[in-house]
Amino acid sequence: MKVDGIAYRTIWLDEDGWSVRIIDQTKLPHRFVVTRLTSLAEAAHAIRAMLVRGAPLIGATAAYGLALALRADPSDAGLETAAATLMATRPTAVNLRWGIERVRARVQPLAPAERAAAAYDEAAVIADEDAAICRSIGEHGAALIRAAAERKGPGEPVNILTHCNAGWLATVDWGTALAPVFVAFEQGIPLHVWVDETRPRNQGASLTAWELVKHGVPHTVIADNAGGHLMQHGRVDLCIVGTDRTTADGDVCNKIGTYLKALAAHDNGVPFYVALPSPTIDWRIHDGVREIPIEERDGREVSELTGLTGDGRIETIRVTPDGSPVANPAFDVTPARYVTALITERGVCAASPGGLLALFPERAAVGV
Ligand SMILES: CSC[C@@H](O)[C@@H](O)C(=O)COP(=O)(O)O
Repeated sequence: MKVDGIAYRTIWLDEDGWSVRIIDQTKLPHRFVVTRLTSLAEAAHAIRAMLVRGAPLIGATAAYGLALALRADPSDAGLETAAATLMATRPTAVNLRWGIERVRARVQPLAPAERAAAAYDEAAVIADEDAAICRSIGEHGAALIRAAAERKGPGEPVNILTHCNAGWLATVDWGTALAPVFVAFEQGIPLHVWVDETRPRNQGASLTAWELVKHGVPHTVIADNAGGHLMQHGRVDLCIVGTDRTTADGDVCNKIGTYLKALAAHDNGVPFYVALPSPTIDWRIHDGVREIPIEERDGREVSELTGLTGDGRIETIRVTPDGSPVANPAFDVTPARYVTALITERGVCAASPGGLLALFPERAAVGV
């Protein structure tokens, strides 16, 4: 997608042919900083400290991280250490494991001298595939927005609520939940996005809002707690969110607070869609609440806030009293029963084993 007229992806190979460029998302929306990853340690840090974040981008960064690692040590031991290091960065998004396993499967049979080149190649394929998958999610999701527009008066915008950042910054390009918004906007469908601020890290207020500003998409940032009220008053036509891990039964795990939005949507008869690339499906598990590991992050993300001061400095301040303990679970699970449908690269399906298998029949052959 474009930033001030220049097309960017969130991750790409540097002109030197080996180091990896990323947009440092911890600096947005106030500074647009492109940084360089040159080692396994830097790639692992970028994922853990959330310079890159969002399930699909975590997977692509892990793939490039393995390539950087194999450039330094292509031995079997080097491969295993690198895979374990990357795997330990963040526990919830299943794309991390998927990206690592995909590169590992490609390079393991090769002689050590051939591994790094093959890993770079596989990482590039993963990145290209993700961009294509997300564009396709955009097409399928835009059809749902168009259908909602047809139910409204002429020129009346479709009001879409989203949570966290599931835009192009969370993927290699286009996004998951925001891809339908970008495609529908491109198609001239009148729309407006309610952007949940998404405490504690404010991915909505800082990243989603930034993307929408850059693309001229009408939107309004709201406090996380406002969504239910807006739904009760008919001011939300549909919700679209992303997911970090989707079970074979259609439960979805996404940024903390997603579940409460799904409950409010259910109570108010507002369709609640979840957009996902198929690598986000964990076909091995069924019950999201019991089986998905939820990342617990540093409490300072809750007790502190970072932002721009009036005189242009970026500062962090504390909002809790000294001595208050804080808890920071980073994700929650929305059971499939609250999900109206899943939007995938192959089309829209019910959030159920049958719905998913109808779109991904090859999974039935391997027993899911
Ligand atoms: C591609 S979108 C799906 C999710 O990755 C997104 O909604 C999300 O929860 C990201 O969480 P984050 O903690 O910012 O990595």
